[in-house]
Formats: sequence, C-alpha cells, structure tokens
Amino acid sequence: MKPTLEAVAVSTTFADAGGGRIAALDKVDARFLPGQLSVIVGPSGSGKSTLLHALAGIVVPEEGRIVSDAVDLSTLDEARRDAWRLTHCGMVFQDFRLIDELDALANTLLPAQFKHVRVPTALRQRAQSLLTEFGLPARSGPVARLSRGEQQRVALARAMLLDPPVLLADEATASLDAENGQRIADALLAVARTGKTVIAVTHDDKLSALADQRIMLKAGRVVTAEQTQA
Ligand SMILES: Nc1ncnc2c1ncn2[C@@H]1O[C@H](COP(=O)(O)OP(=O)(O)OP(=O)(O)O)[C@@H](O)[C@H]1O
Repeated sequence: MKPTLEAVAVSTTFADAGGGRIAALDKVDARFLPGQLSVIVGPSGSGKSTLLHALAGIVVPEEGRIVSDAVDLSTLDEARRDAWRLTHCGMVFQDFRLIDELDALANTLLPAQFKHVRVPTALRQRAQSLLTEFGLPARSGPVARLSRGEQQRVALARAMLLDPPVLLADEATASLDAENGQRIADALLAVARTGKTVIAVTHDDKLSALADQRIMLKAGRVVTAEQTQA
C-alpha cells in the first residue's frame, strides 16, 4: 500500500546552549500507511516530537524530505505548509496549545473557524459528539479550569474535528488515568481503522501494544521499525 506520509533521510539539528548543534534527527526514514496506528517510541530526547513536528510540516528538515502523497512538504513555503496542515492533518501537541479562556466546545471548533466564516451546524454537532465520546461536557467554562487529562481530551477532539486523513498525537494519553487512557488509545485505533493514518508519540505501553507499526528512535536515529500485526 502507498504510504500517506513518509520521512526520507530526514536530518535536523537545533542550536544548543553552548553555541553548538544537537542532531535531533539523523537520516530518519519512516513510512506511515493509511488504516494503521503507528507509534513512535524511545527515550526522552531521542527526537520523537521533532519527527512528529517534521511530519506535520512544522519543523522543516535541513536534509531529506517529508512526502505526503505526491507533495514534498519540505519544498513548500510556510503559508502552503499551514494550508496543507489544515486540510490534511490534525495534531495533538504535547502541551495541548488550547486557548485558556475558551471553553471545550470553542476550543474544539477552532480549526473550523480557519475554514468557515460561520461554523456549519454539522461541525458544531461533530464537536459536541467528539467531546461526549471523550467523556467531556461541551460547556464546561474556560479550559484553563479543566484538569490536564480533560484538556488533553479537548486537544484530541480539536485535532479530529475536520476528520483529517492524518492524525498526529504527541503523548495523547500521558495525563490520563488508566480508564481514560484506554478510551483514547481505543479511539486512536478506531480512527486508524476508518482508513486514516494515525501516528502517536508515546511512552504508554498500552497504546504501544495496540499499534500496527512501532518505530523506535534513539539519539535521533531509527533503531527499529517493526510491523506488529498482520
Ligand atoms: N526548539 C528546540 N531548540 C533546541 N533544542 C531542541 C528543540 N526541540 C528539541 N530540541 C532538542 O532536540 C532533541 C530531541 O528533542 P525531542 O523533543 O524531539 O525529543 P523527544 O524524544 O520527543 O523527548 P521527550 O520524550 O522528552 O518529549 C533533544 O536533545 C532536545 O533538547
């Protein structure tokens, strides 16, 4: 099957405090298929979030390519990458990036506001049903007053709102108790089974156990990339 998203020999560095460079990703190759839940695992600082951000077109690699279908994201300017992300990719950030003063529903509807002057009723209903599915009230007051686990679930609902072909999640179960963690892990797998490409950075063994593909990074390199199920 053709990959939806592919990293080809991707390398990138960041400046370190001493004026040198840290190799965050070093010639990383990774392929992600529609219909599959892939997890990216590895020790802290191994480059997992950087790879996810590169796949989302947020980090532009210094070398190599990020290819989405026939499009090489690395050749697009920032405005085009932003446009690509809005239509192709939902992202749950490690720090959620919610707007504190808005409630759960308003945060979930944010991507719709980039696309529509007036949010269509169907999207409003979808937002409400995603929040219900994740065990959250739509009208809960400002999200700043919610627990981290609740905020994390709002971030996932927002990422899924526009039903993107690619869903990227950075530690989407990290702040959750066992029951809610399992609920989100099951939701990510269910999204993959609808034909989407789901990629999750995780330290969560339960989520990792559900994955079709497990990519392990160490010091910016892929050490293993295994298909875990037939
Ligand atoms: N914006 C940045 N500026 C400087 N260094 C960075 C930046 N982002 C990441 N790094 C460095 O790049 C390396 C990889 O970081 P990354 O966040 O991708 O790791 P990670 O595997 O996701 O870690 P964790 O599991 O702790 O979230 C680390 O050495 C980190 O300090």
